[in-house]
Amino acid sequence: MTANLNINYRSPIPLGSTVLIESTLDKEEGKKKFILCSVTSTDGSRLHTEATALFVSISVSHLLRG
Ligand SMILES: CCCCCCCCCC(=O)SCCNC(=O)CCNC(=O)[C@H](O)C(C)(C)COP(=O)(O)OP(=O)(O)OC[C@H]1O[C@@H](n2cnc3c(N)ncnc32)[C@H](O)[C@@H]1OP(=O)(O)O
Repeated sequence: MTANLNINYRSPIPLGSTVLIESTLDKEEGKKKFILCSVTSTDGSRLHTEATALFVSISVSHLLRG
């Protein structure tokens, strides 16, 4: 489950562009997974977006609680 999501928009992405999205697991602490993500031009020369996210593992009962 997404607990936190931060997105920095560094340069616009023209409509119709093909982009490269890279996502990596930065670190894991128990139920918490810290993720890094970037969106660049396909040759990697232009950074469009950087993001960090924290995902927390949950049980099905957490979802059912609402
Ligand atoms: C370009 C890419 C675009 C991608 C778009 C993606 C869109 C995604 C849209 C969604 O994901 S929709 C889902 C949105 N998320 C929710 O609705 C989650 C609502 N929140 C919850 O359900 C709970 O708060 C959550 C499951 C996240 C945590 O509750 P828990 O009761 O399971 O955990 P708890 O509160 O005990 O926290 C567990 C650990 O996480 C930590 N934690 C929880 N929320 C945190 C937070 N926000 N920031 C930092 N740490 C956080 C907390 O401090 C703790 O750390 P420690 O274990 O070290 O003590």
